Amino acid sequence: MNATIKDVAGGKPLAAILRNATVRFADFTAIDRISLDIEEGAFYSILGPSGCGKSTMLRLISDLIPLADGEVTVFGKSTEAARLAREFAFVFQEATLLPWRTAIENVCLPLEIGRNRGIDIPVSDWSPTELLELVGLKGREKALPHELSGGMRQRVAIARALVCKPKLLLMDEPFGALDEMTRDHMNLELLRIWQETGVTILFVTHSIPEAIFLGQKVLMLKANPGRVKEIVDIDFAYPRETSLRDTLEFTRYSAHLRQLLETC
Ligand SMILES: Nc1ncnc2c1ncn2[C@@H]1O[C@H](COP(=O)(O)OP(=O)(O)OP(=O)(O)O)[C@@H](O)[C@H]1O
Repeated sequence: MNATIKDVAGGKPLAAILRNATVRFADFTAIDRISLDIEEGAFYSILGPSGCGKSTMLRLISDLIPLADGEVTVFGKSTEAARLAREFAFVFQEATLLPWRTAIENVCLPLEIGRNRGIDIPVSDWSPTELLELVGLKGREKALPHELSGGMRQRVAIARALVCKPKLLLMDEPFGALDEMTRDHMNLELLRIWQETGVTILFVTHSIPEAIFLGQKVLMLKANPGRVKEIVDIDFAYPRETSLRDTLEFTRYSAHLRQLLETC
């Protein structure tokens, strides 16, 4: 697939394109012929039963696992070329910070690695200090990971993910280990960061309310093998307030997605 396929979907540039993308582990098909256009700047939540291939899809896009069949491009490039160009960054459930480095030193790590390897990597328009401010950690630059709460550590991980100016953020249950209040707060913060940076986000979650609250679209996958069951447009304007979760419309989306999940 060549770079010209980038400009499709009603003239909108695309961040990622999957065409009949298939992933196999030995003779087990984890993802089966998934086709998808992810518009640049979009926020997709990804839901589905355990084992349906949510993480596999993110790992495929991020070049961590190979494609068995089909095609995947990221900003018009192969996944390998996109990885080398630092087009995307990954945020995992665990913040995976280096415990002996301060918050700011953890944020700077990808830049240092690039420099040490002599790689010319993109650098965010925000300085590492500004990125920590963006994620709400102004004044905590010198804190060590053990001095920060779980939510704060995850904020550092998000700042670190943004330091190489990725155009795509792949987030695999990033708030799954947080308590409900912190998670709600992080949801608001993430939407703010998304709007301020314009980054495209693919966000895997097990939480239906979280998926609805965050996403412009919810991608529901089904299992055995992993396929797209439905893409649900979430027609709420941004910025979104926490009180949105109490509305009738929110409950309707919730009921629809729950029903889809039960029949996956
Ligand atoms: N490295 C691997 N080797 C073999 N099978 C794998 C490997 N990675 C994933 N799988 C299998 O592929 C399927 C999809 O796994 P994946 O982790 O993508 O699911 P998921 O939807 O993210 O699940 P969960 O919601 O439980 O995190 C599962 O059946 C899993 O056992």
